[in-house]
Parts: sequence; structure tokens; C-alpha cells
Amino acid sequence: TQSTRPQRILDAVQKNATRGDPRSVVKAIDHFCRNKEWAMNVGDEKGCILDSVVSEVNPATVLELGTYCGYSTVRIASLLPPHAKLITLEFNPDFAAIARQVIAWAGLEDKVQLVEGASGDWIPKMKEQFGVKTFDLVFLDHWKNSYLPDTKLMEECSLLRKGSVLLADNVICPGAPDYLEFVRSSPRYKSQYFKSHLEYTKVEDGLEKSVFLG
Ligand SMILES: Cc1ncccc1-c1cc(O)c2nc[nH]c(=O)c2c1
Ligand SMILES: [Mg+2]
Repeated sequence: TQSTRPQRILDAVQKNATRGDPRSVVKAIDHFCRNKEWAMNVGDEKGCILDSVVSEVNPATVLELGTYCGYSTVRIASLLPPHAKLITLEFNPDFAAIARQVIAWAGLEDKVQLVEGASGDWIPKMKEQFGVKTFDLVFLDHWKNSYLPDTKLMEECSLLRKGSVLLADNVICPGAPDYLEFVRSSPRYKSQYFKSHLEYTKVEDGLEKSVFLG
């Protein structure tokens, strides 16, 4: 039977990465996507920016919107302090099934809760379902048209506190113009653009870091 791209990514991890070694999982996916097949992981260049923001925030609670194959999930979770938790939402069940196995290969299942479904449905349930009070860090990497509504929803659900950091991928390519306009003009956010490139290409892209001011 014909495999899917996520399945081929998982195969590359299981063939080339060491079980329980998150950095080898990240390396194996980057090598596959740079040399064999492009895929929409945040990638190594933007991944280094992601790593630096995670290390700076040192979050106890992280929400990731958009898991795909779990590449950024593994990058983030590998940097978290011992009792920190990462909740990652994925709409596509096929992506979720692969991501679970990638996260398990990295040995990070104890730090990660993968939830299947739509962010708009799950954000209002975060407190009751997962005992989350607020998120210290949110990584937006799902559907560009959902960045803004989901951010407004997180505010409405009091999931952000003074100092919560939003980090958004793809603000240039594919682009999230309404979200950028909002976080850059709202008095309730302090925003900063990190110029980079679309994963594994020379095309411009970047990450927008926005601190919620409460
Ligand atoms: C798929 C694609 N093609 C050309 C240019 C960019 C993309 C692209 C890149 C990403 O990093 C994405 N991240 C999350 N969700 C996306 O839909 C997405 C799409
Ligand atoms: Mg992305």
C-alpha cells in the first residue's frame, strides 16, 4: 500500500534516530525533509529561534496549535523543565497518529498530551479537561486563518496571563496578515518579528513573538 508523507517521516525517524534521544529525532526529520521530501515542520532555522524563546520563557505550561508529525512538539518538550506539560492540538487524525509515534520514539510521552480535534472546540475546555489555569507559552502553527480567532478565544477563556508569550509560525509564508495586524497594533501585546526562512527553503518567512500584557 502507498505510504503517506507523514508515514515516510516516521520511517526515517525509526531508521535514523535513537530511541529516547529527542535531538536525534529532530536531526533525522530535518535530514529527511532537506534531502528527500519537503514537509511543513518548523524546521532547523526557525527551530533555533523557537528553542531560544522556549529556553527564555522556561514555561511550566505550553499549548501548541498544530502538531503535524510532532517535530516542534519534540523540540519544545525536550527543553521543558521536569514537571512542565505541553498540550498539542491536531485536527487531522492521520497526522495525530504519526505524531504520537514520533513523540514516543523521542521518549517524551510523559511531558506531552496530544489532543485530536479542532482548536476552536478544545480551547474553551482546557481548564475543565486538563486542569490548565493559564499558558506560559503558546506556539501557533496550525491554520493561518485560525491564528486570530483562536487568540481572541484564549483571551476570552482567560487562558493568557500577564507575560504569556505567543509565538506564531508562518506569519509571512503562507502568512497571517489579520493576526499580525492585530498583535502589532493592540495595546495588550508587545510584538517582535524574528526574520527567517520557510523551512528547508530560501523563501522569506518568520516567527512573531507577542507578549500578552494583561
Ligand atoms: C504547506 C506550505 N506550502 C507552501 C508554503 C508554506 C506551507 C506551510 C508551511 C508551514 O510551516 C505550515 N505550518 C502550519 N500549517 C500550515 O498549513 C503550513 C503550511
Ligand atoms: Mg508552520
